Amino acid sequence: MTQNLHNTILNQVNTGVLVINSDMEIDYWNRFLQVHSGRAKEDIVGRNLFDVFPELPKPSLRRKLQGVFLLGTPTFSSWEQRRHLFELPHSRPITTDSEFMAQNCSFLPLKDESGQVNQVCIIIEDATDVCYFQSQLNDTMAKLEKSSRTDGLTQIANRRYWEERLTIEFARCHRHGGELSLIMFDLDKFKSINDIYGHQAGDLVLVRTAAELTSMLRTADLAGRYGGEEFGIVLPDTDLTQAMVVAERIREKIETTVFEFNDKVLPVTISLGVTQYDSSQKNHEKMIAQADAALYKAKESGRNISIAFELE
Ligand SMILES: Nc1nc2c(ncn2[C@@H]2O[C@H](COP(=O)(O)OP(=O)(O)OP(=O)(O)O)[C@@H](O)[C@H]2O)c(=O)[nH]1
Repeated sequence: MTQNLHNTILNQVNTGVLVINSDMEIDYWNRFLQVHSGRAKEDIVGRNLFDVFPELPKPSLRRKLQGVFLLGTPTFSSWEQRRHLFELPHSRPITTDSEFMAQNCSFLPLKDESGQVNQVCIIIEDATDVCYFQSQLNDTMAKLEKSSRTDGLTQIANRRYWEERLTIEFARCHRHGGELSLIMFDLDKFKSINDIYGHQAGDLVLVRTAAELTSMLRTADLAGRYGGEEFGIVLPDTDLTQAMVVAERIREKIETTVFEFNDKVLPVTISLGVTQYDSSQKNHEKMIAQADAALYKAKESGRNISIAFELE
């Protein structure tokens, strides 16, 4: 009666139940496992666990099981440590990144009357849903994190994130020394582009400029949209001479790029101000102010030019 009751329950639960003996032979295999593996208990019971499941991580699992036999204490393997132990297909209709069921496995010692552990019960819980939702959540968090750093129009760093990075680079130079340069640039007569060709044309120029810029920089450099039509570039490990070379390269690239909108070629140039880190600067804002002052000079000098900041 009791045995029947146990069997009924074990075959009804929505969990895999498998019992092995100290020779690693399978003594019990419940209905959940039959359904999910497509293998009847007649084909499984009496066979060695590692022969039936060659995919199991033999050395580590053997050690785990031997520990349960010897110490008589339960142990656990979660899907977060190892996504699955047994290659059992899952029944989730939505595709996940694995064809196998994610699992939480518990290893429970089964003792005889003398208190000797002669079997271990392995309980396999299907954690595919939790695992799936967790990975969805991680993806969403990563997207949110990226969008909080990105300018919606140009898809480069937004001002907050860009300035944060400049602050970090500035602090690094302050502490450890080294080179750091900053380029600030602004589109020339951008108001006229908006006024003559429309706001959409203006937006296209901003997007294209950001894309050209990104393609020209090293991975360590960081371009960001500082304001409406003003951009900044942080150049770590770069002195003023090198930064001026970069600035001129960008200026020439924008000057020679054909910006087309509704079959019309838009006149696009930029003016740039460049400065480098020196220990007399109090903070990163001083660097921005210096690069801005040089940019202002570039505008005054007729635009489409790069100017390096000089102390008066
Ligand atoms: N299309 C578009 N225009 C913008 C955006 N942000 C700022 N602007 C425009 O950029 C223009 C900036 O104009 P000004 O500051 O007068 O400068 P400018 O015409 O570029 O002249 P200079 O800088 O002196 O060469 C303004 O007309 C703003 O409306 C944007 O996201 N999209």
